Amino acid sequence: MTVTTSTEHSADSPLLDVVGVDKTFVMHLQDGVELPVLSGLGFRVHRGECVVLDGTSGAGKSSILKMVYGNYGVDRGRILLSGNDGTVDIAATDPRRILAARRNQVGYVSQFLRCVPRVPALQVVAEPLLERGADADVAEERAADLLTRLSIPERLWGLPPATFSGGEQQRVNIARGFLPDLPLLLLDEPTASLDAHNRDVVIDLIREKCSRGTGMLGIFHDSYVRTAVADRLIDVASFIPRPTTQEPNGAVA
Ligand SMILES: Nc1ncnc2c1ncn2[C@@H]1O[C@H](COP(=O)(O)OP(=O)(O)OP(=O)(O)O)[C@@H](O)[C@H]1O
Repeated sequence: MTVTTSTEHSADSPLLDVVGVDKTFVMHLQDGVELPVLSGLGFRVHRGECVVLDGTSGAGKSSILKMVYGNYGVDRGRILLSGNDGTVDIAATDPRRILAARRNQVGYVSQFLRCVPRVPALQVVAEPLLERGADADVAEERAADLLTRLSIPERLWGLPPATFSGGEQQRVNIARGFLPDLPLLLLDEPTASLDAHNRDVVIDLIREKCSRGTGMLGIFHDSYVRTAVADRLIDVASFIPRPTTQEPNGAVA
């Protein structure tokens, strides 16, 4: 287990430091075909900044978020997450420490809502606060505030989100992801199914969270949203591995 209880962490230290990461997918059901996706990936995210992963479809943007969240392993390199608990290398630690990091250091708003069936929307949103020990009244009140802000009508709060529209589910997902205050938040296309009004609400939520010190790492295909929130772009295409060529004498260039 690689956990550094850092005494060097300060307000200027990055919340996320990705160093020299390579990633190749191996298709075990396809005769072990290898698909190199990223090579030498490196970037940082600091407190209060919104960093956007930029690049064409298939460049590896979602894979980067999944590596930072500990869903995907890496072949080489380090993914250092820092916070009050010290610094942990997500690329080299064990599942128990990854779960602890998800509780205290990093949140993830995926593109699609995944939640336990038959749980009402208000509970789905309040759950991350309840899991962290908040009173039920406080958690539900904050969940209700966020659902109101995201224009989810109160008549839906007591219903499970499984039958909600795509945009409604996405807004429940955003509310759930934005409720706890974690140092780093990963956003995978959080505005993809939203109308213009709700898209603007999400832009405001992102800015407000950043102004309170949260670091964001996100993917936004919508250039309006990207321009509105991005402090910095990472050009993921510059980390696509270059194909190796075989010389006539058998040497690999
Ligand atoms: N679990 C996986 N197994 C095998 N290959 C994968 C896996 N996940 C991603 N890939 C491959 O890695 C490459 C990058 O995928 P990824 O989803 O990270 O791209 P992206 O930049 O997020 O694309 P998009 O903008 O279209 O969502 C793709 O070629 C994809 O097929």
